[in-house]
Amino acid sequence: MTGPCKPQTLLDQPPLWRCDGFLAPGDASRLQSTLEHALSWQRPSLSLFGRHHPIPRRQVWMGDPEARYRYSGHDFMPEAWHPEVADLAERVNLALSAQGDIPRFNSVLLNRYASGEERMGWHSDDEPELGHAPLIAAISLGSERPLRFRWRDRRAPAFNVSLPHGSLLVMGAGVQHQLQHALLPRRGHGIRISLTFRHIIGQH
Ligand SMILES: O=C(O)CCC(=O)C(=O)O
Ligand SMILES: [Fe+2]
Repeated sequence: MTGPCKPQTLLDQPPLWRCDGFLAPGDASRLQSTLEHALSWQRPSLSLFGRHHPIPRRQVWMGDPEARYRYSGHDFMPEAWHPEVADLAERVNLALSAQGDIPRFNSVLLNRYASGEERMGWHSDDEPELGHAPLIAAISLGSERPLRFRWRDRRAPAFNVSLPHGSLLVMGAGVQHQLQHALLPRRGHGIRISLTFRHIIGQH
């Protein structure tokens, strides 16, 4: 089901690379439609300065039971693994192991953007629960949109990474520390789903 992974280096240091065709187009489309229909996509609100703003996309948080995290005083529990997502996590693990990384993904944030207006603002995935130098792997399904990166110290210009249907993007150690990323609004795009695999350090 998984094609040969020919990694394309986007940055050497910190390591940022992409594998086009990680999922064959037909498999990627089938997975997209399964996820569309099988998951209960949520649009939670975040509070900012005492006001609640619904996030400009939908999401599902999935993983092992111990992969919970605290956010604004709440404990977020992951949903149980959907079998096809668990299977995909296993294949992503294998692909990364072949590249010399030792991932221990125990959770995934699934994002669903209904159109080009839905988006994710500038951020780094650097919550303490993700550890010191997180390794994050993202599968993209559906409409091809660029993920924009910028250096925190502005040492070099910002750049786009296109994320084709079925591709795998890997953000290695140091990417969250040195760069931020965003999925900016873009006209004329259809539905896109991303799955960002992470390792959450359990809270006891
Ligand atoms: O949808 C994307 O590709 C970006 C997702 C992302 O940055 C995240 O889940 O933290
Ligand atoms: Fe992110």
